[in-house]
Amino acid sequence: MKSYLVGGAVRDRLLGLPPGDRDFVVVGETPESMLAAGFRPVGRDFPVFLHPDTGEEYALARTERKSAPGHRGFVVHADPSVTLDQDLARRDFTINAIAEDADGDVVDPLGGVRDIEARVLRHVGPAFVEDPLRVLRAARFMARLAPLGFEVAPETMALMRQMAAGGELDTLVAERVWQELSKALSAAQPSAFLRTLREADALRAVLPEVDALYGVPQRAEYHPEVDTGIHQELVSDMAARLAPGDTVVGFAALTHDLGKARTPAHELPRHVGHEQAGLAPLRALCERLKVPLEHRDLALVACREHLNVHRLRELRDTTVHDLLVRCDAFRKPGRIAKLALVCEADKRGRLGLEDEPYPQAAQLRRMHAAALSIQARDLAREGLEGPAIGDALRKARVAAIRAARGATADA
Ligand SMILES: Nc1ccn([C@@H]2O[C@H](COP(=O)(O)OP(=O)(O)OP(=O)(O)O)[C@@H](O)[C@H]2O)c(=O)n1
Repeated sequence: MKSYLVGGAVRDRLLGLPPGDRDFVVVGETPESMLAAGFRPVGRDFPVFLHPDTGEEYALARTERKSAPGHRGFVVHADPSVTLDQDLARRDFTINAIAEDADGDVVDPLGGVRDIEARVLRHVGPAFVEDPLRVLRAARFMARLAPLGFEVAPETMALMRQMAAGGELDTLVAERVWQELSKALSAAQPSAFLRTLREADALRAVLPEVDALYGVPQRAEYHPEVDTGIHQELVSDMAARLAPGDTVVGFAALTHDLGKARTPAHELPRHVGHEQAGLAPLRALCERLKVPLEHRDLALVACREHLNVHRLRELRDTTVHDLLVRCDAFRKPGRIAKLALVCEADKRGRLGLEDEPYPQAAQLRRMHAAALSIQARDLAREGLEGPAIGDALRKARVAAIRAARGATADA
């Protein structure tokens, strides 16, 4: 069987990045011969099989044609006559269209190696426009590759703009948009995802709530970057730095200020009440993209509470306790550490203030740990019952928060 390693694994090896999943393309085979060789079929739409031992994906070489607009109507043609070059030519970017044979020899008919060296993300051919998801893929590859010096080729950007203008992105299903967004959030520079989509005039189609923040001014004495859209970019990149790969933190960081787009013009550049105003657009975004619950819940908490965490030192002990309860921090203990990271990213995601200390993060974790160490069952052991347990629990937790306030060591 003639098979080649293709796609991300070859690209990442050539870039010196840690390789992800390995995908193979197979030439000269049929579904029947794959099954006879012990491969297991996956999916219905594409002729893809799993290796019996390694579980890695082996796809029959194929060509694709579109018969309908949007992300539908792919006509897949995969018979044994389809060549490796034909398969590579149906792919999205030249850097993703490099193959490697079993001896490690590179097959690169489309100049992918040259583009890797020149740090260019370039589409393979005119069929690029047939799949609107590729606009989002370009943006998420940039979130990963911009720090290495990559730029989108001008002719590719022109096609992306054309696809966005044609309304093609409206046809994408929620799961695919979320998948690309979450991959961008787990990359080193999520801001490059936003910037690339904006340049293609595509951000407002997929993330209108996020797009709405560009051009909204903030007070320059607190926010030297002024533009709220730039602030959300800086916060997203800071979250990726503080919590690499954590898309729960990353999503909350991206969306914590959505309410600032709703501030009436006569109140600008102040944004009184933006924490509450942000909840409705955030809920709408989460519903539309079917954002996973853990991501949604932390984002809602961060949107509502980020100002409270910033002024933690001024809050009364009972108020901190109530904040922890509102965050469901006693049933979901991991949430507070993530909230602290989002708030730190918010404060340090400001132009020129990236290295500001943020002692509130450690203080919040310490207070939470102290309050969490007191459990209802301990009070029950002391003979308390019914509502008395609730009162005593609150009192003891407030006292623990007070004691932790003064402590210096991070819990
Ligand atoms: N809309 C798409 C999706 C995928 N591909 C091709 O299929 C390969 C595998 O796709 P995927 O696993 O989604 O991406 P990778 O490039 O492997 O990147 P990563 O693993 O980092 O997501 C890509 O490299 C590309 O050649 C494509 O041309 N067009």
